[in-house]
Amino acid sequence: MPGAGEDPAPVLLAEGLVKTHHGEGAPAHAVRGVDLCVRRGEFVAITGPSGAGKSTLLHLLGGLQRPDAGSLWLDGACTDAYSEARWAVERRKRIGIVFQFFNLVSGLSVADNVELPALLAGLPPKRARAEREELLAELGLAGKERSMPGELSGGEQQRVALARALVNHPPLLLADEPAGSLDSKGTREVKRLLSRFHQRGQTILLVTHDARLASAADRVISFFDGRIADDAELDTGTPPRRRSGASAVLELKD
Ligand SMILES: Nc1ncnc2c1ncn2[C@@H]1O[C@H](COP(=O)(O)OP(=O)(O)OP(=O)(O)O)[C@@H](O)[C@H]1O
Repeated sequence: MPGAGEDPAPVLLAEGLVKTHHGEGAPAHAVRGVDLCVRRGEFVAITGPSGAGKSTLLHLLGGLQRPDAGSLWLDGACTDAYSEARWAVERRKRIGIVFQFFNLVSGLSVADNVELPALLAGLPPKRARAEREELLAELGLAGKERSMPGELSGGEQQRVALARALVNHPPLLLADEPAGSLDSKGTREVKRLLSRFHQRGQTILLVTHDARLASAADRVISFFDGRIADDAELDTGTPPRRRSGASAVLELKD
């Protein structure tokens, strides 16, 4: 544990991340060299115009895509040599992800959707059930356990997705436009829930172009043309916290 005045440990540390997509047309230079340090307990929002590369960055940070260059540390461990299988295991333990379109398994009930990652992580069925019950109750979904995702509203489906993302108590929650397909009531609800989990210590990295949602974060990064254009803490108004990747790496090696 850090002492008084010390920065908490980095949950995520990226150094020089680069990603170019090669589609049908010209290559898209989505991420052009990103250094980023997210510390335990932070709530970071990444905002920027459409096509800026926000989702690509989030995919790199969650190991859903591989960078062309650069390094990524997750919870103090370098991920550069991880295989797909190793990433799947690490992600299950360390990263919860929510997406714009929920990505629930349509053929599984609400209860099974939430319990599945816990069971895959090796939790005994009784514990998985207990975790699921607690989360669904907390998210106002008690009584919906047997429903199928298609029988729920968008807002309810996103709450199920949030429960699924948090069931293994991951150190990091990644959210990619989590209110992008919801109305303003659903957006307020997602904002309230993210704030609540953050207040309890959950580290969150949110990608959104919705300023209302971004205002829940305590640090906002403006992303433009594949690069970090600005990085500021909202409450304190302190100057950009663009910590050099190298200094944080040295901290990790301490
Ligand atoms: N799989 C892909 N194949 C080819 N090009 C891609 C792919 N994914 C993203 N791109 C391109 O990379 C660039 C960045 O896209 P990305 O989705 O990361 O941006 P974004 O900021 O998240 O945009 P939005 O807010 O619209 O979702 C865009 O030019 C996009 O067309």
